[in-house]
Amino acid sequence: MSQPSLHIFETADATVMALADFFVRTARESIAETGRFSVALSGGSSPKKLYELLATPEYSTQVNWEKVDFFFGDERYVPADDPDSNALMVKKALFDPLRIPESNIFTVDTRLSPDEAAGKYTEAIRKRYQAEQVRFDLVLLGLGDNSHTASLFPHTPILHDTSVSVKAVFLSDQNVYRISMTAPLINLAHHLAFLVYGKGKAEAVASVLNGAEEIENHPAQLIRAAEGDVHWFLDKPAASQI
Ligand SMILES: O=C1O[C@H](COP(=O)(O)O)[C@@H](O)[C@H](O)[C@H]1O
Repeated sequence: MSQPSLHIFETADATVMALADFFVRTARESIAETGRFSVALSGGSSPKKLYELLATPEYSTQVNWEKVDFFFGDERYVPADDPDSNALMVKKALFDPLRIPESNIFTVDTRLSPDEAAGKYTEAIRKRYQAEQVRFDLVLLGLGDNSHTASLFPHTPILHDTSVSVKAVFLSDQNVYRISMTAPLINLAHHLAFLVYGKGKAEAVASVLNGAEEIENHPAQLIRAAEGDVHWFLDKPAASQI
C-alpha cells in the first residue's frame, strides 16, 4: 500500500487551486482513457470554494462536463432544499453555473427512509458500473475536527462495515441521520483527495496521519487506497502539527 502524498500550501486559496488543477488533470486523463470520469464529491463547508473555482472559465473550459458523472460520498438526511444539503450546495456552486445535465448527477433521495435511501443509492452506483468493479475515478474527502471523513464518524457502526455500499449513519449526539459511502467503497477509487484547511483541523490531521491507529476515534485512518493513490491537500495551518 502506497503512502499518502502530502501537498502543503501557504494559504487555503492556494490549496484549493492545487486541488482544482488535480481535479482537472484527473478528469482529462480519465476521459481520454475511458471516455468518462466518475467523481464522488465531498460535502460540508470546506469544498464549496473548490466547486466555485471549478465553475470559473479558467477551469471549466478544460473539462468536457458532459462526460462527468457526479456522486456524493455522503449526504445529510435532510430535504433537497435544506441549507444543510450537500447536493444543494454543489448545485449552487457548480452544477447550475455549468449547466450540468441532470442525467449526470446522482443524488441521495432523502424522501425515502434513511436505510431505503442508502440502499437505493448503492443500487444507483452499481447500475452506473454495471458488470464492472465499482471504482470511482476520484473521491474527494474532507476532515472534521473530530477526524471524521465522509460520514464515517467516531464510534459509529459503519466503521466496521466491510461491504462496498452506502449506509445510513445515526449520530446520536445530534439526533440526525447521514448517508455515507463505506470505507471499502471509498478505498476502491483510483484517486482519493482530501482537502483540509484551517488551524482548527491541525490536531485531527496530525492524529490521522501520524497518530497511533485508533479507528474508533480517528475514522479517517480507514481511508487507504486499495490500489490507487491518496493525496492530502493542506494549508500550512492545517499541516502545522504533522
Ligand atoms: O469528507 C467530508 O468531511 C466533512 C468535514 O468537512 P467540513 O469542511 O465541514 O469540516 C464532512 O462533514 C463532509 O460531509 C464530508 O464529505
